[in-house]
Amino acid sequence: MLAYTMLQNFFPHEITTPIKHYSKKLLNFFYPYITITFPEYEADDDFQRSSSYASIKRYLNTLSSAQAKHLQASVAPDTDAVVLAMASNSSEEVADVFENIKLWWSSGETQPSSQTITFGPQEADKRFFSLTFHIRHRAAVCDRYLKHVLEQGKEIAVRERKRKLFTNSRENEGGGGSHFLRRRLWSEVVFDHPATFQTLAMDPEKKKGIIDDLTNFSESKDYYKSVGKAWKRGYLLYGPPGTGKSTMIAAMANLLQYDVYDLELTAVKDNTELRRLLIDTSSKSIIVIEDIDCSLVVTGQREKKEKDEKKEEEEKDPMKKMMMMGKEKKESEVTLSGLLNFIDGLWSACGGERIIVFTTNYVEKLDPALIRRGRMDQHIELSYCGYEAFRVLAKNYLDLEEHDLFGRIRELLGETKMTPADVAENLMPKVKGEDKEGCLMRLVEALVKVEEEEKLMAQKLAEEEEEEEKKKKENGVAENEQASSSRDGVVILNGA
Ligand SMILES: Nc1ncnc2c1ncn2[C@@H]1O[C@H](COP(=O)(O)OP(=O)(O)OP(=O)(O)O)[C@@H](O)[C@H]1O
Repeated sequence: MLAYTMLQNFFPHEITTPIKHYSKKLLNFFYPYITITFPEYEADDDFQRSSSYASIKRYLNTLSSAQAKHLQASVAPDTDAVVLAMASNSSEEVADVFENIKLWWSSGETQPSSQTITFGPQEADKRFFSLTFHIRHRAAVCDRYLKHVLEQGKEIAVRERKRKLFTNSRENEGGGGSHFLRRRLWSEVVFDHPATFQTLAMDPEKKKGIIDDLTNFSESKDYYKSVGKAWKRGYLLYGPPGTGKSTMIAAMANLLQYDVYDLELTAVKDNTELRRLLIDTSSKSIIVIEDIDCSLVVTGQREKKEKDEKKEEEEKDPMKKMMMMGKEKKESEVTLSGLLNFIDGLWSACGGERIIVFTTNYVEKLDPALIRRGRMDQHIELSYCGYEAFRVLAKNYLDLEEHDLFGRIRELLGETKMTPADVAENLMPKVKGEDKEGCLMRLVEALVKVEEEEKLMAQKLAEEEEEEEKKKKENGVAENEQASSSRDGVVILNGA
């Protein structure tokens, strides 16, 4: 230090510069390492936690729990998991290897200064991570390693967080009174649905196709970018009630680790609010509109016309008009074009990595524009329980893979229409300890009953058709007779 001060004060610049240069080289020769520091708070904002610090912390947790001797334990927010991290004042190092480059991480705390008055977090709270590596790896570390650490840290955050289920509703409109507060558009709860593709009962080939499609989507960020397409995908799930549409959405969310936004379209005031709701969703999410056929004017012009006619009729009657006035105000003004914009307008591209799912029991009611390919990329039909789907349910509910009754059940399932929900209900033990055969027998009996009902129904339909046919014939004969009698009449008249 003395030599350095003397050098600065007593020697001219022409001499000090080369001396400094060579002494630096000498220092590098004995200590050829670089250290980068990552503080917990942004350099220019004492209140703003640095997102890179958080990502590094997550990335280092695995290394620290395997290597460090001094660890700090905490419970991650939103989860019950205990997280072990490197103790910040232990001056311990954990090593990492990347592309055969060895690097060392350590953590530290800035010591508080007794003379400084701080308004942000106390200096003692100012923690940091330090990364040390050989000078010759500078480019590799700065260009690739740091990017790798930050990306991995973010991925761990997504994997570890508790996923949320968001819902919108009209009640959110109040926003807690003050108009200065930003109105909350979505209410949230922790999403904890146990459904997975493994427990979803459907044809295995079809299931594999859907899983591949979803996985491929979630890994195709670069592909979507290269073809200039927004990173989103639409799925239309259709089929009778109880065939597993909602269950499949939960399985999708669990597979991809996405949040779910359950959009109640009838509670959305207008297209502007719909757009705001969309902007307020995060990436890595599934936006669901269930029973879309019941939601809107998405059923095409036919229903709109019917509605207009009804409205006209009601307006003629003053009593009905008064009753409708209060009701009308609450009716959603979202239009089909607003919804189309929601799916593939400019705003829909913001954020990226989103899946939009529509479910319906009546696919034929939907406006073709809404479900054309490109908007709803995959149309998935969920149907009545087949034998393969039954095997999944038998495994789920009874832990059975084979049984003598399976043959009979296969036969009956081929002849009847029973939803997976009904099959599951029959398979579920009704009293604790009920034997598996008893549950299978209950299903057989239920299937036989459905088969009989279906036969009766078919018979009734056939009889009705026969009756109709008979009536038509009788009417035809009567009309013919009438026509011929009127022709006779003409002949007579002509004759006259
Ligand atoms: N394919 C399936 N695989 C596993 N379980 C199913 C399946 N289908 C239905 N279930 C069971 O039946 C219940 C109802 O199913 P779900 O709500 O998914 O049907 P849905 O098609 O969405 O019905 P809706 O059209 O009435 O909303 C679920 O809780 C689930 O346990």
